[in-house]
Amino acid sequence: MQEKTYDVSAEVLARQLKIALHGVKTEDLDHIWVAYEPYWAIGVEGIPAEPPVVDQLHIYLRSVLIDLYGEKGQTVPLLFGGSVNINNAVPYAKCQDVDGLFIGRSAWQSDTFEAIMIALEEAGIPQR
Ligand SMILES: O=C[C@H](O)COP(=O)(O)O
Repeated sequence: MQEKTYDVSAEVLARQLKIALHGVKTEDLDHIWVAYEPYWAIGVEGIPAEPPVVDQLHIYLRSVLIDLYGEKGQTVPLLFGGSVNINNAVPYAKCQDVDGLFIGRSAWQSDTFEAIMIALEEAGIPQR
């Protein structure tokens, strides 16, 4: 929780992303997807992130990818996860640089997962 409290998530993210992609060449990027899940948002004790925070952090993640790989960094799918549910899935999915959702508990039951899929479809968010 300290990272969220002290607003250093962006710096931590950049460091983690650069370490995770160390050695990954531009020509390998077609095989890479990046999932971002703030640890404080994951699981039963997790606190769902506010969509504007997700929006800003994903824009930042995209900028790090572009710093690392130039325009090719635009093509890496960025997924968001951590307490995704029927109330926040659409706002998260509408964020500029959120290309998909990483769904945990809400995918454990078919009815809650289906409700999210329907909400995304009704919001006009393309599914693939
Ligand atoms: O695998 C899923 C993620 O770790 C998020 O899980 P959650 O949606 O239950 O918080």
